[in-house]
Amino acid sequence: MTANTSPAPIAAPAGTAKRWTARLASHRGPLLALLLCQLGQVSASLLLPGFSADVIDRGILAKAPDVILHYGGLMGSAALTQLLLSVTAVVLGARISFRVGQALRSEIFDKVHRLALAQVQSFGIGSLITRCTNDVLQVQTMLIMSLTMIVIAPIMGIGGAFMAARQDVQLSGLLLVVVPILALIIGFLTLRATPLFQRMQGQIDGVNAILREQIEGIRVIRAFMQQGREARRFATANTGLTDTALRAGRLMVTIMPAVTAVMQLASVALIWVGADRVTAGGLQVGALIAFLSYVSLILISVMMMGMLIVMLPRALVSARRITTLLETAITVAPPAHPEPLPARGSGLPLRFEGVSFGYPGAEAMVLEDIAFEVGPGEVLGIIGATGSGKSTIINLIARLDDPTIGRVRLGGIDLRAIAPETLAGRIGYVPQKSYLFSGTIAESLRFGNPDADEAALWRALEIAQAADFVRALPDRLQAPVAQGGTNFSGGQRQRLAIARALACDADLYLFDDSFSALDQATDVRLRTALRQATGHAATVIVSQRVASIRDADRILVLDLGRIVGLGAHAALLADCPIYADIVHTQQSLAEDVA
Ligand SMILES: Nc1ncnc2c1ncn2[C@@H]1O[C@H](COP(=O)(O)OP(=O)(O)OP(=O)(O)O)[C@@H](O)[C@H]1O
Repeated sequence: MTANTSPAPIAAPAGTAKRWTARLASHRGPLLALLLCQLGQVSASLLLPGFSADVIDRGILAKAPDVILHYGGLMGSAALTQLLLSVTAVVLGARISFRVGQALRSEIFDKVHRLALAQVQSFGIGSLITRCTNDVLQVQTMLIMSLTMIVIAPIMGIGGAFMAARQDVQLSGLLLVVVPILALIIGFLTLRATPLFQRMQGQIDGVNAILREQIEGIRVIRAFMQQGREARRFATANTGLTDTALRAGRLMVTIMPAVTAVMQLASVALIWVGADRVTAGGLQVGALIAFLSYVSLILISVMMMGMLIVMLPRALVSARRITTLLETAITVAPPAHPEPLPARGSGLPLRFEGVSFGYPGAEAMVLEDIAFEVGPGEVLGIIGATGSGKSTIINLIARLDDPTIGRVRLGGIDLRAIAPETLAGRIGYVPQKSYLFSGTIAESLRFGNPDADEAALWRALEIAQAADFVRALPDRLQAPVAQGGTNFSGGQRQRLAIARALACDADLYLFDDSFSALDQATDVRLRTALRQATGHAATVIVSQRVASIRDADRILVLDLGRIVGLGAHAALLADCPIYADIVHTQQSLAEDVA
């Protein structure tokens, strides 16, 4: 399959607030407990300065030890309550946030697995990984902060202002100046940082995509000695991300010093004015100290809001990216009322009816008006120049994508009406790029059929011409397979992938250029064994090599997405100039080599 170079734009999500509210609503119990903890915590914080004023003014200054003991006891109880409740609130907030993060990751994982292949390519693998990891982390962190501060901050701010005014109305006037200044500073800086955060998430996608491409293509890079060029490409993406992060960071770090400076100035002004009023007898010392404590509470609440606002833009960008993915309509959606397929082994004819396919956003069709049929026990070969649409036909049969026009039927039923698990259970698919999952050989072979016994696995290995090399391994079926199957050669990997498909005992086999890494002799032995073993099944073999498909019952010749020939080898050789051309070219190449 050819890589997509210009991904189609992805639709923006519809209304999303409901979905996020529903997500939180499923944690109703812990959220209620959290709310109560925060109410208790903030009440204790607001009571503390009042008690300290009473200790000073009514206890120490009035030389009344029992009053000191009374209010001192109240202060101790309030402080202890505040401590216990705040710890509980943080634990509850963290637990809810981690659960939401976990659920989001599961939803994204599930969604990615149900997307059409073209949609996966359209998002880009790097972006899908960032959405499942970094974006979820941003939302999760924002949630922890919000859950532990969002109730406290406004109550502490408003409650603090009310209690401060109770201590001294005149001094409270100063707050009318300080709070708006703080709000202005935070608002201005946050507005400027939002677009930077947006750009940053896109740049993280870019770094992930480049890194992934470079790790996957490491052999090519080394073989072509392109480490320098690739290092520069990575450095450019990395520097871009760092520059944006630094610009956003510079804006954000300005907030704390600015807020602290305003707070310090406010405290100095308060003590200045307050001391005058204490000297003049208009205010008691304890009340001034309590007033200062309330002002600290108000400023702390503004700082909390500031921190939330600082984090909000980035979290919103991440939440939007997650929602865009989760709300993308799946183009290969499973049917609401699936139709059953005929019984296993009874034969499933495959039929293409006027099928055209175009990638989302692309103007030209990749396949146009494709029609053919493969009956049970028949083999269809597909040949054509590179990029002519061979893999796309296989993708449509495996329902990795749906036709843009027309339909594909299996056993007479439109693929769109077949449940995905039913379809997968009846198809043995060998992709163009053999990929094996880590584990043992037995586990790899049982990927599509967990119930296959050892005898079935060996049978599949024999047909796939892989039994000899597996037998030679010290652990045979229990031999380890590295991620991607990288501890096997290309040809061995291809044979194991073929055996994995054969272990499914399917009604339809799809081989997408699956014999390319095999030598001619193995290719011939494999296809002979295959024909005997898959007698009842319909088989589609895509190949660039005439030798791999010349014995097929029919051969479909593709050129630029259109059928230019359909028939047996001999007939095509006589009637289809493009096929004859391919055959002659490969023959003369073989003669040249000989
Ligand atoms: N994700 C994509 N987005 C847009 N166009 C694509 C995408 N994938 C493939 N194509 C285009 O679709 C056409 C058919 O690709 P396909 O992979 O089916 O060809 P193929 O015949 O299997 O090629 P090959 O023999 O090289 O594997 C090509 O022209 C290719 O450029």
